[in-house]
Amino acid sequence: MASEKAKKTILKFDTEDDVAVALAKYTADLSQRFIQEKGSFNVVLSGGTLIDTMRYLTQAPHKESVDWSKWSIFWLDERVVPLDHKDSNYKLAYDGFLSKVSIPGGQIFPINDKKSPEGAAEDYEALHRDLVERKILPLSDATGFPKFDLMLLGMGPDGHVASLFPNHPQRNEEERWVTFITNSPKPPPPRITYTFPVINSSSEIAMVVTGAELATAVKDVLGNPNSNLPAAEVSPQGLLTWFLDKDAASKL
Ligand SMILES: O=C1O[C@H](COP(=O)(O)O)[C@@H](O)[C@H](O)[C@H]1O
Repeated sequence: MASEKAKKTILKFDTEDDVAVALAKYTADLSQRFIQEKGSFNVVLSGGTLIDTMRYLTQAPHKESVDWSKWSIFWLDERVVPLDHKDSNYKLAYDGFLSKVSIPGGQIFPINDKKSPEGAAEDYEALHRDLVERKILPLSDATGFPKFDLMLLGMGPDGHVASLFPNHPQRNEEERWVTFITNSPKPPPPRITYTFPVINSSSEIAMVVTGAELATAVKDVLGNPNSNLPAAEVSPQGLLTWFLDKDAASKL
């Protein structure tokens, strides 16, 4: 799918803690803006280090000022394990974030953990089609794929985002909303993931990347116009904002 390059902002901070403070304010500000504009805020979470970096959202002043009743939560990717398994992105988000704020349970959309990877991907896509039909989730006028307000992404040292890995065909999917992988190079192997057409239909995307082990991939994605890493394909309809600490930005 042909897409114009997104408007991109690169924010660099001294420490991971500075990133966490700025990420909380950015998310709270977007929450206010979208709720004012459209009465709801649809947020997509990753797993990994992101959830810990979101920690200040669950503290004053954001915990009290954000209208959590208008939030809906989805998962960018999920490991196909029981929702209470230590590897589950849902469990990670529940323990670190969702259990500390008051988002209504009916607006939290985890995967069906009773299915195979293929079945879980089909199920998650069907759930989204139903939400579109019920006008809870809009489609992008530009692409025809679901349009989320905000996606919060992390990146692996190999440049993967979601569960879209280098040298794996899922990154080339152009039609499905949700796909699956049974041999993820990062454990656990069975996962489901949004595809790039869905990711890039988002209004806003934050790439939240901290730590020296990410510096080489950051350099490639942001410094090499021909980068072939999956993270280089992230290009939302609205604004792409990179949140980097000094270590992750050290090779730029
Ligand atoms: O496996 C995953 O990895 C990525 C990156 O994680 P991080 O620990 O390097 O931040 C994450 O964004 C994704 O959701 C997760 O399933």
